[in-house]
Formats: sequence, structure tokens, C-alpha cells
Amino acid sequence: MTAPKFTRGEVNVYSSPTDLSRVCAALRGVNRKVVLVPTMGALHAGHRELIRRAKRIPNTVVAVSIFVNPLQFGPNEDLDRYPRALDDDLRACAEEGAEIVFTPDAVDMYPPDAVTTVQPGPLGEQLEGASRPGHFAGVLTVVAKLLNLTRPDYAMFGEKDYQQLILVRQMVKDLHLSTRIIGVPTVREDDGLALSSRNRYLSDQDRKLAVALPTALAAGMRAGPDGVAAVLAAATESLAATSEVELDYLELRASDLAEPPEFGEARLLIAARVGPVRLIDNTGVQLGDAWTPGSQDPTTS
Ligand SMILES: Nc1ncnc2c1ncn2[C@@H]1O[C@H](COP(=O)(O)OP(=O)(O)OP(=O)(O)O)[C@@H](O)[C@H]1O
Ligand SMILES: CC(C)(CO)[C@@H](O)C(=O)[O-]
Ligand code: BAL
Repeated sequence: MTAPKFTRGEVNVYSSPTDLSRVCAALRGVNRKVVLVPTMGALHAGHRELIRRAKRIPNTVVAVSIFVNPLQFGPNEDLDRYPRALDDDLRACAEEGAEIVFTPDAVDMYPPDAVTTVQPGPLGEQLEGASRPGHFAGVLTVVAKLLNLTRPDYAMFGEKDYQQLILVRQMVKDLHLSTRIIGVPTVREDDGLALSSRNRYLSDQDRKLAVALPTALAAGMRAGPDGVAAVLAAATESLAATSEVELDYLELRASDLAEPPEFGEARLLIAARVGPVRLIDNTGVQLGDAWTPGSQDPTTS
């Protein structure tokens, strides 16, 4: 196959995995780098930021996948009513300059005889995985398929789904995949709420209440210099002010999520239900003083 020529502002849409794989191979053959942006569609400014950052990498072709992956939804979750907006999504991809959009059918990603999945290990059972059993096996399986189909040089993932980002990085390392995983900071509304496709399910009143999540994270972050207990106390106290928000978890972990937090960079993660909508968010927290083991002690320099 010869590599396609792209017209600025136009996206090339593929729904067949084989066609996608061939076109990416042809592009690699003419020394173009491929950047993959995996999404479930209903694109918002957070997704656009992933595409924009992908476009900043020189000599690349940006491939956005839009696939509501059934394998990562539990039996009582919102697979059927997950927002779908393909026409708007294609327009957004064209506006941001993505060259390729991949919109497969579920039967092509999971033929009836497919049995192999990618398992995430212990971290996959914690935090989001504790509330959504099997979720990360579903995510890693589809991401592995997308990485194999496109063999990208880079793939973009949002920090909004921080645990997902960590698990994808681990999978890439464990399976000796050669893609570089790029994490993109969370894009937020003016009041701090993290953009998410599921925000559109929030009623006006719940939308106002939802700001309790980033507010609690910010309170925790400000308490960072006072240590682990202070961070958790501050975030918990902040959250208590909004009794309508039903907390699922609020946890402070080391940045890799595997270790308990000690000094330096940590991650504060929250999941909560606001009305019918389950929202997640997280933030980096600097624990203790600016000095951390391994850094230069400013008092002795
Ligand atoms: N606010 C955001 N800022 C940065 N990246 C984001 C944001 N929201 C989603 N992403 C990233 O976009 C990619 C695709 O996510 P997805 O399509 O599930 O959107 P979503 O808004 O997270 O949807 P959902 O409501 O299902 O969580 C993921 O890598 C995700 O982390
Ligand atoms: C990475 C992903 C596209 C896999 O379906 C999904 O989990 C998401 O949108 O974050
Ligand atoms: N952004 C994570 C996808 C999910 O909630 O299934």
C-alpha cells in the first residue's frame, strides 16, 4: 500500500482494523511517525488538548481512535447510554488537525472466537479497579490492540484517568512495546471541575455540587507541607461541606500508585457519585518541605 496524502483539515476515517494497520505501516515506510490518541468519543476540550499536544511532535501523523470499548464496562454500568456523537467528533478531529480517525465495530475488535486479554496485576484491583471489577483488563486489552494495530511512536493519555495512565505505562514496559506514553495534564472548567464526557449527565444542580471534588483536592494539596495525615484531613473536611456528594474513595499514594506516600511527589485521588454520575479526579501533592531525599539540601549548599 502507498502512504496516503493528507489534505489539511480533512480526516481519513477507517473502521477496519486491517485497513488501519496497513495505512500506519505505509506511513512508517515513508518515515512518518504515528501518534495514537485513544478515546471513547464525545470529544471535549480535554481530548482536543491530547490532539493538540500530539500535533506539536514533529513529523507525525495523528490517529484518533473512537471506540466505546464494551470490555471495560461492568454489567451494571453505562455502556448503552454512554454518549455517542460521531459527527461532532469528526469535526473536532478535523479542526485540531488529526489526519486519521479509527472507528471500529465491536465485532471487529472482539471477534466471537477471541479469548485473550491483558491482565493489569494488583494495582488493577485497587482504587478504580475495586469499584469497577475487570475495568482495567478491558482497558489494557483494547489499548494493546490499538497499539498493535498502529505501532505508534507515541500515544497520548490524560492524567484525569491517572490510574489508567500508570497501568498503560506498566503494560508497555512489561510487554516490551516500543511506544512512548505521554501523559497530558487535566483540562478543567473555570471552577476546577475536570472535563469528562460523563459531565453532560449532570443536572444543573449536580453540576454545581460537582465542584466539591476539585475543591477537596485543592484543600488536600495546600496541606501537603504538613504531611500525609494533614492532606487527607483537609480534603475530607472540605468534602464534608457538600453532603450530597457520595464518596467512593479518597486516597493518597506515591506517584506510581504502588507505594504508600512518604516524602516528595504524591498523588491524591478521588472518586465520588454526584446524583447519578460517578466522577473521578486527582492531583499531584508535594509532601513535606521542598527538600526530598536525593535532592540537594538547601541548608548545606
Ligand atoms: N479533562 C481531561 N483532561 C485531559 N485529558 C482528558 C480529560 N478527560 C479525558 N481525558 C483523556 O482523554 C482520553 C480519552 O478519555 P475518554 O474518551 O474516556 O473521555 P472522558 O472524558 O475521560 O470520558 P469519561 O467520562 O468516560 O471518563 C483518556 O486518555 C483521558 O484520560
Ligand atoms: C483509553 C481508552 C480509550 C480505552 O478504551 C479509555 O479507557 C479512555 O477513553 O480513557
Ligand atoms: N476515561 C475512562 C473510561 C471509562 O470510564 O471507562
